[in-house]
Amino acid sequence: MTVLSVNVNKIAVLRNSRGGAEPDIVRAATACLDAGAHGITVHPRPDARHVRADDVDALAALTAARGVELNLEGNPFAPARAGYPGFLALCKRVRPAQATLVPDDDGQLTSDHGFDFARDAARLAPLIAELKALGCRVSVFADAHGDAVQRASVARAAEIGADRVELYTGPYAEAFESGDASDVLARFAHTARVAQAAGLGINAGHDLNQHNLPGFLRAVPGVLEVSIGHALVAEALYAGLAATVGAYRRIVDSGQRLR
Ligand SMILES: CC(=O)[C@@H](O)[C@H](O)COP(=O)(O)O
Ligand SMILES: NCC(=O)COP(=O)(O)O
Repeated sequence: MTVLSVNVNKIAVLRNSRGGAEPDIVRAATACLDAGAHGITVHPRPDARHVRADDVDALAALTAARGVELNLEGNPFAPARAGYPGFLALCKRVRPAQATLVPDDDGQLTSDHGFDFARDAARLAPLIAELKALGCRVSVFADAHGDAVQRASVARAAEIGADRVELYTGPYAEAFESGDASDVLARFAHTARVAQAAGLGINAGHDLNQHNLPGFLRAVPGVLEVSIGHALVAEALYAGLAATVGAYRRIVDSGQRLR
């Protein structure tokens, strides 16, 4: 079974653009869970442009109360700064059911690559051990679209103690948009098999949407979790705008009748 974890980063982006409390991230996450989402994902960045540390606390309380997974994503090597205690410190504070390690740099617009396991394995291993001692399942962000050597390197994630890999699906989404994703999908399916043979579970995420997700799940067997945020929030706007504009029309129309 594939579970759906909704990434609510973009709700926070909208809220932060005005500096107030709306849209309320806990209310939005609650609506996602009420609608059937299996869990909530957030990826706080050191510059606090998305969710902030206090949002992580609030969402940890919500997910604990609802008995669902909080998937906390972040770069474990990014230093702490004012307002951001660092990824490990946040994990110690809220003990997410799943910690997903992502190698995104500070200035990056969004996540755009997985770990280079040949280079990063030695420094990831003690962090993974620490997170597992906290009780977190540990997933590491991994590329799946490269050459055979790169695809085989995903097995290193098992050697350093990870439970799962999250396959970075951005390149698949891009290929899907260009009209022919078959080669890229074959690479993802191969990487997933290598990872599964090494004992790793498969998560997937980045730029998945209602159009490209069905083909991905058909081609890549045994995906345990997808985390989806950007497109899902955009689609929710399209789905909700008609009802909301209708509600406002009823208000302004009834106001006119009273005059
Ligand atoms: C690891 C990953 O792919 C997501 O966490 C993604 O980065 C979320 O999107 P934003 O960076 O736009 O919040
Ligand atoms: N791990 C991927 C994620 O949480 C959401 O990515 P996106 O759907 O916002 O691109």
